[in-house]
Amino acid sequence: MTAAAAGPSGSSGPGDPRRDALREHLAGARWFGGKGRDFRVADVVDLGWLTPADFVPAVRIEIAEVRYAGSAPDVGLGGPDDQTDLEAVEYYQLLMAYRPAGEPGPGAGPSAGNGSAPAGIVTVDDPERGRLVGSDGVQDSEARRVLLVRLLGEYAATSADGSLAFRLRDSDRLTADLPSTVFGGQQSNTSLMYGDVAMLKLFRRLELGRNLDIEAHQVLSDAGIEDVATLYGWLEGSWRTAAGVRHSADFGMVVEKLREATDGWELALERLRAGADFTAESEDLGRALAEIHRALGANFATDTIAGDELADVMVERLAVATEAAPALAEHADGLRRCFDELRGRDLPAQRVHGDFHLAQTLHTPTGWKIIDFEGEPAKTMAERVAPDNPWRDVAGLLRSYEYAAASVPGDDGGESARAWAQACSTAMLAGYRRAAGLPAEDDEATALLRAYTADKAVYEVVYEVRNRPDWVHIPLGAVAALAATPQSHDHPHDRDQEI
Ligand SMILES: Nc1ncnc2c1ncn2[C@@H]1O[C@H](COP(=O)(O)OP(=O)(O)O)[C@@H](O)[C@H]1O
Ligand SMILES: O=P(O)(O)O[C@H]1O[C@H](CO)[C@@H](O[C@H]2O[C@H](CO)[C@@H](O)[C@H](O)[C@H]2O)[C@H](O)[C@H]1O
Repeated sequence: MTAAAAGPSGSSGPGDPRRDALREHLAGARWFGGKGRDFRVADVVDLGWLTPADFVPAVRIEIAEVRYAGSAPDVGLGGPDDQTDLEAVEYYQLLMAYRPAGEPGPGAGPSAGNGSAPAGIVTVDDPERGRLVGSDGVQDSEARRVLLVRLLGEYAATSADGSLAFRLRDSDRLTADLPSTVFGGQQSNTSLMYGDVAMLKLFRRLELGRNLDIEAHQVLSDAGIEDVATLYGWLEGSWRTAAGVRHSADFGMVVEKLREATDGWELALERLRAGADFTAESEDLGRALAEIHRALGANFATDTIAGDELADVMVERLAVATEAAPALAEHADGLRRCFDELRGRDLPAQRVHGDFHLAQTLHTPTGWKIIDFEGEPAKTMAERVAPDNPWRDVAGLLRSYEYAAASVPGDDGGESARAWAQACSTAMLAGYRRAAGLPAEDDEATALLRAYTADKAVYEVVYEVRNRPDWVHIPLGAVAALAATPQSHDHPHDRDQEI
């Protein structure tokens, strides 16, 4: 069933059938982040047809403006530093494939998505094309092919309220006849696979400004770093909202499809369960991270963070986290001592990964590939682009090894799993230090690592309380151990105290 026809731009009043139909579509979509919340589709903007007037299906990208109950009017989300209204307003990307009303859809044959015919979602009247029924273009192989062809042609589309441009960076392996499928694994966006060659990730909830993952992949690909998928291109666009505010965003990223890739977290668990060694891979992962850090440091802004300020931020985060997870309270003094070790130091800061753990890595026959350089989703864009100290990422990985050990305790009370995690951590740190040109030991790094690890474990306690309460004992165990660890007496802050 499709909704009744609306005007070509869809910008009619409340109770508009097209918006209501899109609301229903969003509410049922796996990638929609507002499930369970009271929301409406306040506007729909298209970025221009990607197909000529006589081509079926007619394909275009549309943006659904989602507003949650009680939200403030859109007064100017100007860019990455101006997203304070994001709680209230979100923009979702839709790939739409339209066919003349009354004509059969793509059917379940070779032109359909992964086997089934996409259902009609909306009906629109187009001045040139007449009455059209629109369905989810992701499920339509013709629509997916249109994206590939337009990428290869570096196409630019425009509409009354928006525009979309395809940027091609590296086309050596791309051809228009590559068959496409929709990635079936867990994810918060939608990835399209083109043969064994490329992956186009369509960002669903749009973030205003440049996408950090594209930005990082561009720099790392340019620097010849082999520990990430090569960037082939991207889709960028802009649009004007009903309130007259102009926004721009990246809509998709095209990268090399990594073949025979195994999720680093799954691989680690598999090795642990088999009692098998993972130190060689861990050492190489440390090397890969150091090389990535070097390239990010050389190509993005750098800074110096005052350790006192960072410690204050971590203490504040702990206070907020304790409201959500009161079990943290009894460890507060010990955790604050970990954070205090940052005081009196100046920390070099640069672009980092920001949300690094084993599931952000893929192991391939040609080695590690690191994905998702977007930082922690819960942070604001300003926080995610702000330079940070690289030990944050190293700490994230150390936590992952501990998580692996805690989730596969074995039958000896977890003793061998902990030894396995310790061996992996030592190997990873050795690989990291060697590739980064750091000494095998240094007190400052140890202190930073402890503070960042404690900060991450606090974050994880809240994450688990909210998402996987059965797992909360894992980060809480780490918090208790870190809070009980005797602190170093040899750092500038302590020396100041003695004087
Ligand atoms: N370049 C790639 N080639 C093949 N598979 C990939 C590639 N990048 C990511 N993947 C797979 O896609 C999954 C989801 O990717 P991710 O970037 O985490 O998606 P999302 O941000 O939408 O949640 C990853 O766990 C991995 O299995
Ligand atoms: O989904 P994201 O990649 O943004 O990360 C979130 O979910 C992760 C779990 O999927 C969570 O990671 C934590 O659990 C992992 C094991 O499942 C472990 O390897 C990580 O070290 C641990 O932090 C992550 O914290 C959260 O932001």
